[in-house]
Amino acid sequence: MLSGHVGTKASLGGRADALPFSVLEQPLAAPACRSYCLARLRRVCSKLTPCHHSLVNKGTTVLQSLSRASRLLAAHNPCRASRCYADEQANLHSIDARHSYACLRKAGIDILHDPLVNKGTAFPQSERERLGVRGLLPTKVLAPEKQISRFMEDYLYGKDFIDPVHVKDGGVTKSHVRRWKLLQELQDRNETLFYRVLLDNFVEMSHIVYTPTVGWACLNFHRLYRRPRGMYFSASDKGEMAAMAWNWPANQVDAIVVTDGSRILGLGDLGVNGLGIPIGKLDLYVAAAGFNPHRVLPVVIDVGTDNEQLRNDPLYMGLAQPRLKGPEYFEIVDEFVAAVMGRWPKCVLQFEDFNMATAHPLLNRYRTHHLVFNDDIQGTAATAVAGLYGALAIQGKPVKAIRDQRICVVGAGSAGMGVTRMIATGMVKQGCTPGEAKHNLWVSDKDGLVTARRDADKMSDVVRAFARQHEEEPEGEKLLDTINRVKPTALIGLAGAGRLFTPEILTAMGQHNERPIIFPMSNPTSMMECSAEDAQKYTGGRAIFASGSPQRDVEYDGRVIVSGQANNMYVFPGLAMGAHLGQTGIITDDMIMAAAEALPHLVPPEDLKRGDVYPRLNQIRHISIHVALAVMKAAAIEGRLNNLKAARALEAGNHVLAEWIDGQMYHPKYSSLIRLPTGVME
Ligand SMILES: NC(=O)C1=CN([C@@H]2O[C@H](COP(=O)(O)OP(=O)(O)OC[C@H]3O[C@@H](n4cnc5c(N)ncnc54)[C@H](O)[C@@H]3O)[C@@H](O)[C@H]2O)C=CC1
Ligand SMILES: CC(=O)C(=O)O
Ligand SMILES: [Mg+2]
Repeated sequence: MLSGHVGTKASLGGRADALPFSVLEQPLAAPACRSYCLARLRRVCSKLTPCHHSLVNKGTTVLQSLSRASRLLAAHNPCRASRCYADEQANLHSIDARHSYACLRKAGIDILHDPLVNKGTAFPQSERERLGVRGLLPTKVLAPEKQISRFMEDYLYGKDFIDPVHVKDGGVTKSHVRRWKLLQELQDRNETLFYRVLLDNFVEMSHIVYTPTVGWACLNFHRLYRRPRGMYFSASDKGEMAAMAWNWPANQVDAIVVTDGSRILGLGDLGVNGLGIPIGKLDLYVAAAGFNPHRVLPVVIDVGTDNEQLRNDPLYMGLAQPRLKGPEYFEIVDEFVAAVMGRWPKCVLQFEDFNMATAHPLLNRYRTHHLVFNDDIQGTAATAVAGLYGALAIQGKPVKAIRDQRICVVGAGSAGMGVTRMIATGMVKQGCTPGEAKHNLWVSDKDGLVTARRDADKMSDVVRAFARQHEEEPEGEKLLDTINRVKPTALIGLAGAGRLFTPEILTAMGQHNERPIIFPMSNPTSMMECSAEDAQKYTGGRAIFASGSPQRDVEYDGRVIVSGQANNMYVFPGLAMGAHLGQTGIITDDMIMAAAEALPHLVPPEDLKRGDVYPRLNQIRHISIHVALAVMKAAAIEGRLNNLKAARALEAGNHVLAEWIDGQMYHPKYSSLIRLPTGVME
């Protein structure tokens, strides 16, 4: 017991007046550690029910209240007590990736069929002996490097890596499809090797496991389905979800990505086929941010689908009913969240590809209580803002020049409005008033420019906040007219409706700006607002360009102009890692803004000269560490850095924290396998 720090009312979020920190177990003097104390106290207090608050208010000591709260929480969270039982039941392995060993209860052929521990032909003789796989594999032991080159030979199949394809080609070629299947098969048999090749070839393979190819995989998921991966929680599981969560074989889950399949990339409602997206996102969690593949869980919530073609397809594997809406829908999602947070209270929950009717309401429902974020709203926003800062740097302008930009955002859905809000926040941070920030932003949707004169039932509150107010601004104005009238410096596309940035629009952007900023961010390639080639062609090679799906660099007038990739993959892996390692309790706007502000620092001057607004993707681990670090620092300032080890590392300096983060990451290499005899506890 110990330190004498006393928290202020403000620092405790006004929840508990001047609580003595002596209730915490350790004397912690340094600011980061103090932030840790504050964070813990706040976190525990946030779990108290109104009845507990009244106990605190009535003068019951905080210590008593906290311990009572923790006993109550423990009663609701039986994970720890049941852990050994579950291990026994599931015949599981636990893997210590950092110390490179794994404990197994299985043996023989079961090991070869378990992709989490299988090494295939790389099992050394000693392990073949002790794990009972001798004779089940060809005699020769292959070194991992040999396994990789064998796989890559097949993967490349006599060709070089494929270029990002042109938007006119529709985005996905037969080569993409073949490679997607090869990678899937590898993941299903040997995850270590899968992540090793993915990390080593991240730039090329992210086109395959992620956009654009993952879009094709989702469209065809019901035909491609072979093996179980992830979990399905459906409307018919109502009342059972807490128990179902225990069917997942891992006792520790650090990250869940969940979709309800209602808006998959720009491909619309794909129902349970949407599970391909959480799978692809989590592949990036592991490769890009070092999440442990044994502790990530892709999920689809099946509440039906409004995609009639899919519903009527005999191969469709979800509930063949129209989507649930309203209170019934929210009850299902509430139950799912309670189920997974009940079993894994420390996990980060990422909402992905929910349609605009539910994305914002769901985020607002959980964001103040749980470690959740919506990637399309928040990850995309941070990515777009980082790209704008990069574009300003290319023009030799400082960050504060954001407040002078005039920006058109096309698409007023979850992504478009997330981006609009965060740009406004960035402008305000750089000295604008909120009114001035709104004045610099024009939002259009499928009905044209959004103004205050639009019918109230045709826009949500989030959109209304950015509706144009001036009488002379025509409601529903066409994009080209808006561009010629307001002469925006930047044009951002998040409509998922294909080539809205026509040659006329691109030409106008080129006429109004020396360096027009053009970000067609919709996915997959077939839904992008324009190609890199067209952006450069119609602006005379002056566009600062970045797109949601990859595009090849453009040769124009003897120069090579980089085509950046404005995709939230720059943000969500590092953001989730920072929140998970810091155990920040919730994910705040300041943490997301910190991620956005961190990225431009990683673009070297020579890349800015080539027109690149983002860091190089072959540095993805470094990028994610940098983002995670920024997120944890922002969390510490807000008193939310709950992990003492992280707080201490931060206290010692940025480089120590960066090294510590790196040390927590999973590195895809084979671990020694230890078979636990019956009766031995892990
Ligand atoms: N690059 C990235 O990191 C990200 C890209 N996206 C992409 O953004 C797109 C939209 O995503 P959400 O906002 O979640 O979808 P959403 O369904 O919530 O919103 C779509 C918006 O686009 C508007 N729209 C549709 N047709 C239009 C047209 N012809 N002209 C102008 N506006 C039109 C709709 O009115 C709506 O406001 C998708 O293609 C998605 O893949 C989303 C998240 C991240
Ligand atoms: C990248 C992404 O999250 C999307 O297109 O929805
Ligand atoms: Mg998405």
